[in-house]
Amino acid sequence: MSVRVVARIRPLLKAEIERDVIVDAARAPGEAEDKTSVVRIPNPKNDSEAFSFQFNSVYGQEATQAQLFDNEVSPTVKHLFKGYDATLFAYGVTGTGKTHTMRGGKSLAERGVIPRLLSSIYRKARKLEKDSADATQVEVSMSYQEIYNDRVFDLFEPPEKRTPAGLPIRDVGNGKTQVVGLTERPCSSLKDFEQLYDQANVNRSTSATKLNAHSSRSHAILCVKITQTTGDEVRVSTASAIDLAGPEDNRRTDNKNERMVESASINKSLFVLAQCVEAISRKQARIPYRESKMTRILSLGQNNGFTVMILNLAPVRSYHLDTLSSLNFANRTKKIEVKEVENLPFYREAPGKGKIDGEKHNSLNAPAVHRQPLRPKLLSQNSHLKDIIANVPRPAKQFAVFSDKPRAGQRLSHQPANTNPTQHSGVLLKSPKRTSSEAIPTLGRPSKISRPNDSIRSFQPTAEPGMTADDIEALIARKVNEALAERADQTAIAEPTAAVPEEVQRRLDALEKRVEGQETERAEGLQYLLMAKQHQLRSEHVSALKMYQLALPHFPGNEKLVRKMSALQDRIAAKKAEREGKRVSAEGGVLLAEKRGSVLGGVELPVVAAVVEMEPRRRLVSSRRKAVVDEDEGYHEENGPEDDDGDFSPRPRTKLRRPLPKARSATAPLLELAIKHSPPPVDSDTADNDTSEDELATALVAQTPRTKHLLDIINTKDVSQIKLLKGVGAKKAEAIVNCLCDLDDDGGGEGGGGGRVMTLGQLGKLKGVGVKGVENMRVGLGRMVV
Ligand SMILES: Nc1ncnc2c1ncn2[C@@H]1O[C@H](COP(=O)(O)OP(=O)(O)OP(=O)(O)O)[C@@H](O)[C@H]1O
Repeated sequence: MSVRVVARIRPLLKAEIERDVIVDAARAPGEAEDKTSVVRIPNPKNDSEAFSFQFNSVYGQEATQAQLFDNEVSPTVKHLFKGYDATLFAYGVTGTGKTHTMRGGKSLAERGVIPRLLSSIYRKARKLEKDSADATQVEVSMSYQEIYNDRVFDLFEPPEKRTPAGLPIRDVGNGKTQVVGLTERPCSSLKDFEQLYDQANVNRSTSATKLNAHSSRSHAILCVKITQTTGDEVRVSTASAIDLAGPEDNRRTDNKNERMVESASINKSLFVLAQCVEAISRKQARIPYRESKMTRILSLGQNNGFTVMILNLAPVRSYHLDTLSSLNFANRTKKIEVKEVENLPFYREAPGKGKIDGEKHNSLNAPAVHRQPLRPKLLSQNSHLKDIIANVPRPAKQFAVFSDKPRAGQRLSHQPANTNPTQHSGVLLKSPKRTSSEAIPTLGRPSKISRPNDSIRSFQPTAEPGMTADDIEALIARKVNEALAERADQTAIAEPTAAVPEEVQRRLDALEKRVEGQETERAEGLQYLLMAKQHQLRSEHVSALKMYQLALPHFPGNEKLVRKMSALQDRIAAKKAEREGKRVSAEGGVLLAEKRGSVLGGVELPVVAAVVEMEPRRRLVSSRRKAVVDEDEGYHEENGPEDDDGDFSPRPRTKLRRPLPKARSATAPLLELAIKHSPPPVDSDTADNDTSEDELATALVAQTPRTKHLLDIINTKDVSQIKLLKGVGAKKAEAIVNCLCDLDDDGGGEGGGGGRVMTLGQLGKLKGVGVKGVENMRVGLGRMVV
């Protein structure tokens, strides 16, 4: 089944006027009176000619949220409960109504597709439970993520708690991906859902642009998992609803700075999406879905079940070219074939089988089993057709050109004669006389619609004399692609590249895969490490340990990592023992030391096992104490860059490299994180009261000689010493001392009686210092002291 594409033209906004309306919904010849499936838009170069694009349905300005949902989305609910997945996504230029369509307003009438879908799901679930006298139970859970500046964030996490690098994406085979660490929340009622959804939407990145006061700056992906359990049989299906950020023409948005960066990222990912769709519809071997996180996560090329794309359009002239480009994109999308594959139920008790299937269904990020790559309709319909294709002339674009004065009776001469009477989807506009059976939408590009010859003006006024309709269409497609490419700040690919010999392409793909594989492996591992580090800085030791565990497979045999985990484990155990000890001693005076052994035995056994596997226990024990001291060094301290590249690299390095004095070292991002997450500088006298014991311990043990030396110099508050540090100078030194004195003066928890910095993070937080400053000072000291 092909992707179902429906277009929706939004009503005029306050600032827009009727006179500027250029896009409207029209009926295809022979279409029922209450249905429209054609978008009409004038030729930008000649208003008296119109392009017509046909989709599965087209909704005009007056269409309500309820109509759109009832006709287009509601039918998918029953498929969901039969075990199929459903994917709905909104595509359109910024300000055309994607968020309005997907999320909608607060009032009942204004509610968008997503809340309506959930409402239907709950209703159906209750009915199913009731009809089965509770023999079937339905559970609903959801995850919600946004892709912002090509980084993935969990929308259930408030922005201040997010890891700046975002969540890592892991390939789980067959082109599918999983977002690691994405939370999945159960929501047992519509009320639960609304609460979670509203809260999460507050966390979504939106900003005002010239074209939209509440412009979404990210792609938002909501996954709703439905689990039906009847006895031992469990059936899982997933509905994904995606509100894409809209492509932006920054000449029109007036975007500056941050908005420009966002915009570039939005445009780039949409450009990749368009290239993927183009590649799929052109049956190209290489689909560049790995070039953006959005296309990776959408598993473009791997979708199954039902896919509905809602194409949002603005009706007015100011969007003219953008609208044409969206229409072209949608035109290609509708030719993509999606396999309807049912998610088979699995059985809880069947050993092995249940587990495997359960795992497959486990993640919302990789919900589907048996996913089949999207492919052009042609190849998936019938392999015999391959033979036919060779004889089919180059297919035409799937839109038509109408003039104001159509005359009936004649048809395009280039319309392919080869027809397939069984295929109707994507049937093109036809003249009233033509029957649907004459269309051949499955043979490569769909045929041009049949229409009166006189009505086609072949764009003569704007095109080279003698150009055929085919040439003109190619020209338009090229122009639109060029505009897109320009906007995405890319130089490439407005035209398909020249055919590469198959063998060369195969080798290129293999090479690309190899490089990507290595890069992804390593980047993923490093991301886990970063997250571990951040958790550690926040004293979230259990989470830090989990992240190290996830990192371990990426750096097999890395002793330092193992030591870190071991140290962390000790710390967790000690903390637990301490808590238990306190509690027990309060109850009956049992000694902490006696208790500790048993606690240690019970904590995080898997990690101990992993550690033991990797190095002899004896060495491990003897190294643990040292490991506690080493714990934070890897990223901030002495061997920071080497640690990043060497210790945790899949390829062990023998030589340690010193950071280049001028270049930004590899520790910079880590310092950035450290500074971002470090507590404010504290008064040493009151530190015990103000920071947790763990935090303090971390701050203290994290000091290598170089860091200690640096902090000692800073804490002297002696301008003459501080100014000698690299990149400081007298003025900055004075500012630093002033900051420290301010801490003194603040008194209480914030300072008083000796404001000091105890970590590099705190130093970086001092006014005017920053990541770069700390880095400079460190590097300078590295050369002086070590
Ligand atoms: N069908 C509609 N009925 C009424 N108002 C609409 C409709 N569609 C869009 N709007 C209004 O148009 C404006 C822009 O819509 P919206 O924010 O949904 O656009 P968008 O495509 O999501 O933009 P962006 O990509 O910038 O987030 C909003 O004020 C919205 O209320």
